[in-house]
Amino acid sequence: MAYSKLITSKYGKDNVKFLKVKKDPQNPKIQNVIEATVLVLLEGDFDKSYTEANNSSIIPTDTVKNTILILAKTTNVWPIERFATKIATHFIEKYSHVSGITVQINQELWSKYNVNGEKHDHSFIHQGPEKKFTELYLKRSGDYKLSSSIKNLTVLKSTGSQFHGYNVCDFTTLKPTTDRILSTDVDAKWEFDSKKLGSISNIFKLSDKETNIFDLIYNKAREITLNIFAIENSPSVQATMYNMATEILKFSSYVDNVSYSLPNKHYILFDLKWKGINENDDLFYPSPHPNGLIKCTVAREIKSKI
Ligand SMILES: O=c1[nH]c(=O)c2[nH]c(=O)[nH]c2[nH]1
Repeated sequence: MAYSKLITSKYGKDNVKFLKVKKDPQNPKIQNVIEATVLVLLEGDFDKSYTEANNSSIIPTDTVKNTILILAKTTNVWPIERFATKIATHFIEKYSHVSGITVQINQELWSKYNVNGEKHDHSFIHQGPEKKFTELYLKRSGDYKLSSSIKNLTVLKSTGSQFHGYNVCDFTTLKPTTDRILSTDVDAKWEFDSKKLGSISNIFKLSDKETNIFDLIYNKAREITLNIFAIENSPSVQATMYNMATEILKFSSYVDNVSYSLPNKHYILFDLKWKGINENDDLFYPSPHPNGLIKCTVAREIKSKI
């Protein structure tokens, strides 16, 4: 009897990068770009490659990389949600021993900038660490999970945030505050309702106009996040993220649930009382560690029809 057994396995290629240019057919100088980093992981009948050193079922990760690039060249990569469905269906249809696939696409944010008051046709500014992200998990049965995310959107407000009324015990040193700095790197993810979106092959067949739903939800989720962050007098990170998620759910019935993961990046007051200077709490230091980390997933309350 063997001493060990394989419990789970996945393999594929990570960090497959490309930049694709889209030219306006009427005026080829008017262009758009997608720069993306793709990950593909395959599951299926690959056990003997781990347990018997038998490579016959392995689709080399080099082939996985070539496939991503060939599909990027030969199909529409806008928007990344639809491109993810194209990659996933390709592997499921071509290789009968693939039973499930994970596709992740990280999109760099290149936005056109104004020159003489007008958006330039083909010059872009990189938006820094912020990324648009999508993840698809597709099974051979056709069941899937598709989500999109805002990642690494760093925000800070210098007032309009409070934190008090929390549990106090013999280990508590934190002082309650009605005015603090609030800063975070937003990671917001919304999972689509697959019953509303329909089958995966249906998503790939959606027209450019129909796939607008993905951009609409992304833009609105970003706007809601930024607006609530700015406008609300935040009682806590927990309450603020819940309000953001609720507004995204209200905006689109295509969204099944929303998750936020927010570090609370602390800025700590320099206490200069020792120097006799204690007016105007206005000088802080960014504390590199530790940080709070607050996560939640929010869905619609299911209304009982009874
Ligand atoms: O918004 C906050 N939530 C917390 O759970 C917490 N804990 C803490 O020390 N500061 C904060 N702030």
